[in-house]
Amino acid sequence: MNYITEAMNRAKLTNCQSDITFFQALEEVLTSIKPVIKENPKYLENNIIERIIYPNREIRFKIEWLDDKNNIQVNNGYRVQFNNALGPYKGGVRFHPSVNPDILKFLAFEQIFKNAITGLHIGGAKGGADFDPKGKSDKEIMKFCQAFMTAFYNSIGADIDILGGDIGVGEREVGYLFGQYKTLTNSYDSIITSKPIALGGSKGRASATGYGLVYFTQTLLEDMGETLKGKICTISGSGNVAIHAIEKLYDIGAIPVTCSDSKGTIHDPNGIDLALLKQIKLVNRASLEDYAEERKAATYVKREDYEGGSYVWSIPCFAAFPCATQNELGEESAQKLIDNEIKIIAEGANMPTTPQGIELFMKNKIIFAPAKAANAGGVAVSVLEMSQNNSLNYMSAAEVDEKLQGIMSKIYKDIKKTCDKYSLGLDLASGANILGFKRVANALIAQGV
Ligand SMILES: NC(=O)C1=CN([C@@H]2O[C@H](COP(=O)(O)OP(=O)(O)OC[C@H]3O[C@@H](n4cnc5c(N)ncnc54)[C@H](O)[C@@H]3O)[C@@H](O)[C@H]2O)C=CC1
Ligand SMILES: O=C(O)CCC(=O)C(=O)O
Repeated sequence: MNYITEAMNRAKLTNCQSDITFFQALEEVLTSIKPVIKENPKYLENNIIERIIYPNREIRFKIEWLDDKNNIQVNNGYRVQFNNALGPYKGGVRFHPSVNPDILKFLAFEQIFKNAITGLHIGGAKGGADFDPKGKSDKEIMKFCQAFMTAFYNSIGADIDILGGDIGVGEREVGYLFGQYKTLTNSYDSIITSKPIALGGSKGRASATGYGLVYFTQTLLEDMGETLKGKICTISGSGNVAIHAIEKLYDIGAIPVTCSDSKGTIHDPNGIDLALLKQIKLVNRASLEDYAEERKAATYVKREDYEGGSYVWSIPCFAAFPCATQNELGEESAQKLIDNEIKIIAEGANMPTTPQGIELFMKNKIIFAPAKAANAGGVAVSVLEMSQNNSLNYMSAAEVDEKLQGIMSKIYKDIKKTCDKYSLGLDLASGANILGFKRVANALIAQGV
């Protein structure tokens, strides 16, 4: 079947040749949907592949803002509104110096299928800026967020495109972004989620991605007669997703022993001190080096002092949760995890495992829970936030948590059913891609051309 090669070649001609990360995401999805295409000629007749691989709109804008010394700073801002067949565009905003059109196109593309897998009516988008929040004062963060929104607010709306959080964008930034939208439009429309509770945010949104990741993993393991209880778990990252995954792992009796940031890794063999981690990352906004100074039992390994991937993946464990960033777990790290007899990988970050890493896990029959399913709890609770904002009917934390558990369990069941239908065994990544693809493709056919 050469439609994949043809579609990839056309995409490469039309998109930018340097869209390496986007093509990686594209190839993974197109390869895994082969059985559906074979079974349903309507998808090729309706030219679904081509209609799905080009973003509807890519917006690029300039952000000018004043730093604390009154110097004028300039950053690039982007929003990729990729596909809105299933509902209004929905996806996070990332502030990180590595942000560029390729990274956002990959994230927006993944978001289409992730959002479809939740069964909720939302399309896929992602945005961000090449702004580095590190070392910026609170006032500078506020000014940058205000300038970002000012440059771009007329492209979004509560029924058009709803923003959310991602790397470098948490409650603080979302609050400033929302505040500026309100000032500019005189409306309280739900144009962004992950808002502080004081501004109509949902209880349980901050913890939803990390908690959802653990719920999904537990459901999957229980189906196989296994459990995370009492098991050593390794986690990368130390942001929103990582911290809440660690919190929920403790709740269910697992032992999370690592975390990391862009400078290095902590291994705390008796279990991560969560209160200390929260203090360092959420309050002080400091480096993990401070953790090692406080906890003498922990080992700290600087990134530059470790060769061969991240030190996190050299620690023996039952389950590994990559929760930092894309392509953080490559072939070498995957081999180390396999040599240490890992049982399951569950992706908290978006596309953290490289294609070579995934291939090794598959070959060695390691259970692999793909990001599109495993981290979908965040965006699902964002939809609960939108629904609470629109109905003015707010849920308790317990109600949100119950709904989140139900959503994660349904996602697993739907993927498992898809795997069974297409004889995919435990290839949950392909099952997830097929499930998401079919929902989007059917909506595209239903809406006409
Ligand atoms: N916040 C959310 O609700 C969701 C986030 N995600 C994904 O989860 C991942 C983490 O996002 P958040 O926790 O929200 O962001 P965050 O900004 O709260 O934390 C990011 C963490 O990753 C670390 N990090 C960044 N680059 C790194 C690198 N090159 N090496 C090692 N560590 C690095 C940072 O030090 C930080 O600890 C991202 O891939 C994001 O796209 C996925 C679904 C929802
Ligand atoms: O809640 C949102 O819209 C952001 C979620 C997100 O960006 C993601 O799922 O990667």
